[in-house]
Amino acid sequence: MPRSHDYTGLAGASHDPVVQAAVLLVNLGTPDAPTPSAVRPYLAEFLSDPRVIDYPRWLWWLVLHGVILRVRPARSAHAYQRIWTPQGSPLRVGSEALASRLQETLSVQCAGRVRVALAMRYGQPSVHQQIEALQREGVRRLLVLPLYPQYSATSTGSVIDAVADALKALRWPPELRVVNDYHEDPAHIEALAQSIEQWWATHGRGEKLLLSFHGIPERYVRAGDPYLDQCQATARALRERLRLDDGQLLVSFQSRVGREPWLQPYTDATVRELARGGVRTLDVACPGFAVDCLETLEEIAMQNHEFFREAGGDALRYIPALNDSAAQVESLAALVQRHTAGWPEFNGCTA
Ligand SMILES: C=CC1=C(C)c2cc3[nH]c(cc4nc(cc5[nH]c(cc1n2)c(C)c5CCC(=O)O)C(CCC(=O)O)=C4C)c(C)c3C=C
Ligand SMILES: [Fe+2]
Ligand SMILES: [Fe+2]
Repeated sequence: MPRSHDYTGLAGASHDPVVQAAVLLVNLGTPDAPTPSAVRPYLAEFLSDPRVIDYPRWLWWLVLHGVILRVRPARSAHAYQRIWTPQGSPLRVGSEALASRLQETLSVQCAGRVRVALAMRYGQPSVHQQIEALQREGVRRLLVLPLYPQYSATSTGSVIDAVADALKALRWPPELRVVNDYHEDPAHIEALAQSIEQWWATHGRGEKLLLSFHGIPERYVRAGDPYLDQCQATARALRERLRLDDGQLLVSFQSRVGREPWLQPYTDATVRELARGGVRTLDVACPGFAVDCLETLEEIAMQNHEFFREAGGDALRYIPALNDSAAQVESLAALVQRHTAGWPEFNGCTA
């Protein structure tokens, strides 16, 4: 009989491997080089995802291929060139560093029984490749941890799609858990608060603190995406922990693409308004980004710094993401341990 499906399995391999658990960190992904020809396939994959842009496929295909992919790759490549490092894209370098430090920490805490791997939602290594690689190593329990503290269908939801697609191809999928969000996790809030306080201890305190989150279309929130609520909850928790009022700690949304309204207030309008209103030093943190990337290093620390100065401000000071700091590694390790409760590989792990 011809077979209608070809599932990936471990034919011939022992079905009694050293049972292992794995944590798969997933970040957005980034181009392989800061050039239009490398940015184009990255944007094509990203912007073809219906979770990100939900217009009717035929209409969007015409706009994407007819207009956007002719114009945007050159513009984005120019932005990537401003932040590219000798090791590559900051998002990739930072995510790899975080994964390897989390591996070190969990290896110590769990006596070497847990694997940490990193996948990119768009580009390489893909979620599919990494899940197959883990399965070849004998991993039978998988915790997926998208590096997005706040859930959005456009980010976390899309990672869940990719995981589901990858598992569908397997003959014997592993046991699965997924972290939906960690926007109010106390250790995460404490790590953010301490990094802001430490930054202030070194550089002094600006007149106001702005928290800038990546935006999404307003329409998605009206349709039930909890992202706005979760951003506001993160901001509220930080405001309380840092003992600030809502005149001292403000929230805005950045990185708008296209013409429809996105979540407001917009970050660029907000920094200009603050400068025009007499604020001279403004501190900006981006708690929605686990690792620094184009959107923080170029859009905030460079572009919005320029907007702030053009409108009369002196300095917009970007407070770096948690990246591979000990505080972020420890808080994610604790999160992993909570979400794997009952899995034998995690029995007896230390804190
Ligand atoms: C067009 C729609 C977009 C939605 C919706 C969106 C949501 C969203 N994005 C992030 C995190 C990141 N986005 C990054 C870059 C980026 N985002 C969009 C578009 C949307 N994002 C584009 C087109 C780009 C590429 C750069 C550009 O051309 O402007 C990045 C940085 C990637 C890097 O390589 O450094 C991150 C991270 C979240 C969390 C989110 C929803 C909440
Ligand atoms: Fe984005
Ligand atoms: Fe941007």
